[in-house]
Amino acid sequence: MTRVAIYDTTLRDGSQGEGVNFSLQDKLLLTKRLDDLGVDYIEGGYPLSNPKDAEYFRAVRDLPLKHAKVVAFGMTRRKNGSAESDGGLKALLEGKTPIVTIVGKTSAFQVTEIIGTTLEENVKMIGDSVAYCRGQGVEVFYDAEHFFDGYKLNPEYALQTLKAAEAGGATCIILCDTNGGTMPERVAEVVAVARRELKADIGIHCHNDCELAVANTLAAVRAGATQVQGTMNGFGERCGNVDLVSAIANLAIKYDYEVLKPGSLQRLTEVSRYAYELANMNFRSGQPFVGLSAFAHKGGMHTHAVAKNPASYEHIDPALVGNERRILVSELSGQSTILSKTQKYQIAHDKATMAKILNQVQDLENVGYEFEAAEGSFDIIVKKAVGTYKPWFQRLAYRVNIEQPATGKPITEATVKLSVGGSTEHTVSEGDGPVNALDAALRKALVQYFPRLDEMQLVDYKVRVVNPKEGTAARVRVVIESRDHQDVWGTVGVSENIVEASWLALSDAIEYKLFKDEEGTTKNGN
Ligand SMILES: CC(=O)SCCNC(=O)CCNC(=O)[C@H](O)C(C)(C)COP(=O)(O)OP(=O)(O)OC[C@H]1O[C@@H](n2cnc3c(N)ncnc32)[C@H](O)[C@@H]1OP(=O)(O)O
Ligand SMILES: CC(=O)C(=O)O
Repeated sequence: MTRVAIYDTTLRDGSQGEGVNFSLQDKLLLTKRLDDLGVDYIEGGYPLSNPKDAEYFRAVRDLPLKHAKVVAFGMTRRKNGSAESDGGLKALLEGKTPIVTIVGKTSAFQVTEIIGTTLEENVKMIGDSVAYCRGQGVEVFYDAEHFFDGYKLNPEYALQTLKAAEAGGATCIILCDTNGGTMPERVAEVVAVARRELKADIGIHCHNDCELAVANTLAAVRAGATQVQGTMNGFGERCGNVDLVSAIANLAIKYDYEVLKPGSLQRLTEVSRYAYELANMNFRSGQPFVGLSAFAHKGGMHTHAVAKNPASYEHIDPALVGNERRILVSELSGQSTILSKTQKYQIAHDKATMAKILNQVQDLENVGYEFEAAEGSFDIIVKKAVGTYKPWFQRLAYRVNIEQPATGKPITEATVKLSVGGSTEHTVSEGDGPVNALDAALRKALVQYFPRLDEMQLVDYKVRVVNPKEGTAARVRVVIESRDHQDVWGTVGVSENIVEASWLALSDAIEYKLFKDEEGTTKNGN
């Protein structure tokens, strides 16, 4: 089995993605988690770029890593200078990492038009910089920026730059599809040329501008690359880098390469979600392998088949990558959907019970409910249908006031009156808007009884008119997505009044969390 080394650049190239901003603490936490996963190299940042990245390289030395090598990233020396006196190379070496990655120009166009120097000087910049760092006792990887575009424009020159890096002592030369515009067969062809021309290891670094980064990465490995650079979930500039999660899963499962360490694949879903959490981004539901919908079945005919044999509509067993099968409930469901969906419950799975639940689902969907993205509310319906539901709290009343002063922002205040375990709780909270204020008042009343509600946060709120012909009297459907450390779950509420619809979805979200914790289950019953 051939080994492919995994080089994670989430903390450097990933953080160049719009909306991604890791704190120092986030960077250290992700480093630890990637090391646990068995990633071989972790590119921690660009020490010259900012004090946080420089500080990271100091702090990461105290992190007890088991396997991964931390790598600092920087560019070749500036034009017309010397490597010895170059501030960028100095900062790079001050990171005191066992390996540095140096990026250099490969494309003649980039050399003359962008950095404004001669082709000869650029070759010297590459050779000098690599040799200087090697001379300081560190291993050097060389990122050949714009390699595929440069090779198209002037293949001799592109190869000359790679050879300069090799002559300088680079142990791995990484071919970069920096603009993400190259097609897979071309990647394979050009990687094969580089493989023939060089002795050093070859790596691949793809961007996703044509949605081909995974295909290009796999093509490069098939053509001889033995290092794959990428980011968790494909975070990165423009359309992102190659998603390492998909690249790793395909390499290991579809092509049988040795990647990471034994047992790591099953942790891909967890690490992918952890990275989203640190980046403060929502999960991508349709993300292959690890997304919430990656193994979600909705059509009645599909769920019927999956119940008999999951291979009928799944390309792999979701457990291989730590994901779970989900059966979605909707008006397209038949009894087999309800049967599969309720397998985790200790209830009678006879036709009468299944029909009772299905009828409830269909009746509620008729008035505007949707359970496809609201598994939390579905859970509560099942409990109500089979008689195991017990309310955690009862609503006595709520009120929401919005006051718009003559100037400035509107002030929103919610008051909630609940009965909890025989006591009455009466709380008031302000919020950015009615739902936020209501959520805050509800939690304020409940958290003293159920402290684990502190772990839960509302991550998405969607509202949709369900009978638009009625104008402002139309019913609205509110779907709320909540999450805690382990799970993401949806709940739904429908009413003519948007605040009431929000209340229904919010209170289901809280009840679902309390039931889930009491039963010690995750959303899918594990
Ligand atoms: C493909 C990639 O992802 S490469 C990494 C890209 N990532 C980043 O740029 C994020 C971090 N970057 C930074 O913090 C800053 O750009 C720094 C610290 C590196 C440089 O900052 P500044 O000195 O202010 O330069 P600025 O960013 O405006 O311009 C880049 C400079 O680097 C030069 N340069 C670009 N690539 C190279 C290279 N491979 N080798 C040498 N010099 C280079 C440019 O010619 C330009 O210098 P000039 O103004 O003398 O022509
Ligand atoms: C090095 C790098 O990040 C690129 O060429 O895309």
